[in-house]
Amino acid sequence: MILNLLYISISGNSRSFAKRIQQLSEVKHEENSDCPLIHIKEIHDNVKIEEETSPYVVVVPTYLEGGNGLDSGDQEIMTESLRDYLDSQENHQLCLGIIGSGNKNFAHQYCLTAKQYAQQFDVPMIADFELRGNPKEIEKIYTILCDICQNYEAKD
Ligand SMILES: Cc1cc2nc3c(=O)[nH]c(=O)nc-3n(C[C@H](O)[C@H](O)[C@H](O)COP(=O)(O)O)c2cc1C
Repeated sequence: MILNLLYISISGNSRSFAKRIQQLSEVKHEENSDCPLIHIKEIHDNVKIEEETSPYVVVVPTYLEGGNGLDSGDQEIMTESLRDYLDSQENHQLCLGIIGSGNKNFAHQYCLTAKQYAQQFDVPMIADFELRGNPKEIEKIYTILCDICQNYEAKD
């Protein structure tokens, strides 16, 4: 199976994660063709919104203005084009999961945007990683994506 991974990246961390998990998927797929290949697609302000026709997962970092992640409001900044993309053309219906990139120094706001996407689009949050993600996190998240693909194919 091919699983698409859509991401947005402001400072390069999510892009680096996406490229490395794609590379890992190529190695794993070569060893065992049951392992899914990950195809990546970057979303940014100038990307034309297309209708997604294959299942995919999303990687979103958190950038917020104001608030504390608990009881005072917070405003998503810089990543809104990905939210708009999911919101358009019923795109979120083929989204199988949200992965957050964040920084644990932000405490309660850690990966808050990923949590908010999961809630808004009624899609599970399947993983999180700090900054670019280390090799162990990438391996672990690839295993999660393998399980998701297996479940998806079993349902079909
Ligand atoms: C201005 C600013 C605000 C941020 N706010 C948060 C936050 O509220 N929660 C969080 O988990 N990470 C926060 N981060 C960390 C980023 O989400 C993290 O560095 C992420 O890996 C960036 O991904 P990117 O390089 O793909 O854009 C913030 C970073 C910056 C520069």
